[in-house]
Amino acid sequence: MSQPKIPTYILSGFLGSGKTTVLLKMLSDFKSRGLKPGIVLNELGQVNVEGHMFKGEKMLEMLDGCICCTIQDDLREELQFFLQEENAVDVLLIEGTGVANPKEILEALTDPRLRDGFETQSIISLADASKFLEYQSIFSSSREIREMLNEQITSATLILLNKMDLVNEKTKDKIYKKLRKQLKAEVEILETVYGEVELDELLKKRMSTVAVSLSKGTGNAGHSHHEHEDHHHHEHPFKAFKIEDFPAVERIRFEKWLKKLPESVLRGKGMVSLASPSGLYQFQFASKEVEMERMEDQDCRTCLILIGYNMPIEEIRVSFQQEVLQTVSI
Ligand SMILES: Nc1nc2c(ncn2[C@@H]2O[C@H](COP(=O)(O)OP(=O)(O)OP(=O)(O)O)[C@@H](O)[C@H]2O)c(=O)[nH]1
Repeated sequence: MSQPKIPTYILSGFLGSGKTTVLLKMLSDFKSRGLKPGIVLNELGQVNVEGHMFKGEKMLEMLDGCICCTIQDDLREELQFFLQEENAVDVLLIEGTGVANPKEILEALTDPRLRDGFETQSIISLADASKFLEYQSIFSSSREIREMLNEQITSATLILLNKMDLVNEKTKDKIYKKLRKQLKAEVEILETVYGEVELDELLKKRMSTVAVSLSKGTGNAGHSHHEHEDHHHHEHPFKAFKIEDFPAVERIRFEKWLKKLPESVLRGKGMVSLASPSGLYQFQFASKEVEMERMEDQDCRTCLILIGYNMPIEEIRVSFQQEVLQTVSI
């Protein structure tokens, strides 16, 4: 008898919108229901600074995963892992990078070799309410980015409008107007703070309602092989760069530096050693906010990853040396 298909959910959304926050919450909700989840994480940059959050999970990491065809091929290979009996899971969550087009992931899942193993239930897209309007205007001149942002929204079967704690009613109204123009009427929008939402809402099978729009015109999730080839030929405009193995920093100085980074820096994350209170902390920088959490494992290397669009990398590196480390060279 053939195995039942693994219900699969794709978590999409731009850099820092809250995908990992939702993923972690879903994992803990699954566990309290006695379900065994599997996860696939894509990261930009060669280190996954968040790996320690998923200790003990059946997890596949795809680092430096900048979307497109390479990630699709890798994903196809990696997904075979969950089809082996010893790695069986009850449900699978796939988190794309913040610059991934969820259709690319969907397409990998419809590969004939995987179609019998996985059944995509929903594409859940996070939108950062505090940055939604700003991003639309910052990126208005780049067709490629505009299209990617648009795809993240229009291919969703459910939108989580997250970070609602950071916006007022007026902004909210403007976002709704834009979203409603982009979305099909049946696509639900749920407002969230720290991705708080009933698990049952997330688990609803919503895929069939948008199946038509996803396969529009091409019969393969809206993406032709010709388009794939194109992707290989030009570099993606988003870049990640990292600084590693730096000494302890002053928390206030470091936070101040992060907050005044150029607008082209869209996201930061990593591990820093603080001078006081001393110890190794994980930090997140998104929507101009900084969060720090002391790490259980105090034995990691320090690492700072910045992700952005046309970032003045050298200028940033020098300002890190001068303003945070207060040295001349790292
Ligand atoms: N104020 C506020 N912060 C939030 C909310 N949701 C998430 N965050 C914070 O935003 C930051 C980014 O959240 P993540 O869940 O890591 O976002 P992501 O989409 O996985 O980010 P990428 O790794 O860039 O793809 C973290 O510091 C979160 O704690 C929210 O509703 N309100």
